[in-house]
Amino acid sequence: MNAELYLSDLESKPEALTALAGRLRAEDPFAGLPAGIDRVLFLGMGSSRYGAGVAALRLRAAGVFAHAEYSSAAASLPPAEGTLVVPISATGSSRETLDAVVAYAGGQARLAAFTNSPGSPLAAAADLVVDLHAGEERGGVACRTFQHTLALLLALESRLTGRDRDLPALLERAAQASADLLERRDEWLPLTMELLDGPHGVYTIAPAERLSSAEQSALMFREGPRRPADACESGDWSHVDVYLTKTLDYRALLFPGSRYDGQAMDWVRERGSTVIAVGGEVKDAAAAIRYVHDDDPDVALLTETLVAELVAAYWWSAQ
Ligand SMILES: O=P(O)(O)OC[C@H]1O[C@](O)(CO)[C@@H](O)[C@@H]1O
Repeated sequence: MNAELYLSDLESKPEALTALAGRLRAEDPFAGLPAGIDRVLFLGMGSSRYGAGVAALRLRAAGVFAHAEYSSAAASLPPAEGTLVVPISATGSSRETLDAVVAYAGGQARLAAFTNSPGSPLAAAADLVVDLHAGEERGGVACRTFQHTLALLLALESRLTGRDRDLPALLERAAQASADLLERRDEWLPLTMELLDGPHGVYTIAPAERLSSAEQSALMFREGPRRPADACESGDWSHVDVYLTKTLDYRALLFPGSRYDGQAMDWVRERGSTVIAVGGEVKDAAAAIRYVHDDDPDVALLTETLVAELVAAYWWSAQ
């Protein structure tokens, strides 16, 4: 893994996402999907599972049975007709995900693999391969593949729910939002790095609908600069992370949008913790990082991890 190459992977996010938008205008990655799907099982590890958790929640809210499982679970839904199994693996070679698909390959369920490596063993085991088209991540850290996984999960959602939306236009707005954060980083990054640089690690908080943002952000702080970091859901925060604020110098990135943000911020105020809001103004936050189109929750879902990814990249390269 390499910090400088990771930073250049981040810098190419807008270009790669714009190119994906163009592809989705020209071709339907799910053209080969069979009809009659009535339940969806996502499988993945690390960042490849984070996006799946959000995708499954969104599908359930639209009335489609969907679940995201750790590939490493000993067993999950039994194979059955009408089940679409979606293993997600950027490399297409994570041992746990390859093992998990064995229970489904060649059976009644259909397998649609999301991967950035169409020549991988995972792709070979699938009925349908959905190429992430994220390009090579030369830094060795999943970042563009995370963003493209979310984009293609939104495409799958449109396909399964029949929701008529202009997904390429959404991806273009997310590319603009990413470019805006990158271009204006001198305005927000130094203060953010300073405020998050505490003795007890970094915490990340997001609503259930965007929990992947908190999870991926915490992973980036661990994987690059190897700092202690953990993610928490915004409502759950008052039942979980609140216990850290009394004894630790608690410093967090908050991705706002939960109806329980205010409840958490009451504790933050009382305990003198440090919270930085990303993509919106939050009362008593130490700072707010804004970017174009940040009022659209789907743009936020696709974009907001870039804040943590850039902090992680600069901390890492300073080591
Ligand atoms: O998507 P893959 O290739 O299965 O990798 C799963 C996870 O493992 C990692 O490669 C780290 O080991 C992460 O980047 C990723 O989140």
